[in-house]
Amino acid sequence: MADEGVVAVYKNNAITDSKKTPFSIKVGMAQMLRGGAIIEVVNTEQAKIAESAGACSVLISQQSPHSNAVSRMTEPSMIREIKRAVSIPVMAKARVGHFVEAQILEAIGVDYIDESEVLTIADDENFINKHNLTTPFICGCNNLGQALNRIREGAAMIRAQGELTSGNICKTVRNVRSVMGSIRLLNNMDDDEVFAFAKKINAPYDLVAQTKQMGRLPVVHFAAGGIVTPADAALMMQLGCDGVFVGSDVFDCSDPYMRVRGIVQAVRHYNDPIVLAEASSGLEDAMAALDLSEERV
Ligand SMILES: O=C(CO)[C@H](O)[C@H](O)COP(=O)(O)O
Repeated sequence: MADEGVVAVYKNNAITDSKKTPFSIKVGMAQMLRGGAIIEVVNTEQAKIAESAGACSVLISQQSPHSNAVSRMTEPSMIREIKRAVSIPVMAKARVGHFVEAQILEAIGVDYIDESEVLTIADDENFINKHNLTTPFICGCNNLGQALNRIREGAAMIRAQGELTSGNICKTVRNVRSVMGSIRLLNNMDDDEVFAFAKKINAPYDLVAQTKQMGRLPVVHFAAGGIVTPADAALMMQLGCDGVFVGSDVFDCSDPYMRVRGIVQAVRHYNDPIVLAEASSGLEDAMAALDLSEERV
């Protein structure tokens, strides 16, 4: 399943963390999640359901007591408890720029760290220098420039992030299309035009050139935000993503196992409308009432 091309490019490019895990290894670890659904969970019970329904990983999230409270890294004992309960990889979130939260998550032994703009931002100028840690990082983006800047800082996986907890995928589609559209533009460019394009999107030239050479982002590229049905998941895959993140609202229904299972099947068989019809059947529970006027930041 691993795309050897991606790892090989990194070996040749010598982008390594000299004292830590080589970047190529982190990129390879993220590759193992390709073609999968990562399910956000807030407790052990949800993590077990996600695992039994075929999720490739769980992303631990904290239920905030107030909607406008500062949201931080999940409390370590909850992370340890979930790690003991499941055998699939466990991800946890650190605040943007909060490298100490990342150090703590690494000490606990999480498999991947999500530097999450979904939490309250800790440093509004600097992202974590992810090369200083051994654990592979995931970062969000809205466009190609942001994606390549995060990769330069050491992100081994990119998540095109849309709107949160709304069940509305419009912003996610927009951001995925923005990344894919820029890559298509780049593919059609003359090599001489790449310098000006890199400047225009404010991204490192070498990574822009590498993206052109590979015809895709140089790391695994997932979609996140508002993905709640098998059809949503298959849409992201047909748009070119390598997998999806699904929020914990997926558990707000009478049969969360069936819903997660349907999404997992849809990610695996995204080009097969017969399987997609089967995966979508029997999920009659509407998700929690949606208020499109309320956008969580
Ligand atoms: O925090 C996340 C990724 O870092 C969420 O898992 C992801 O954005 C899912 O969002 P939603 O709740 O809209 O499905």
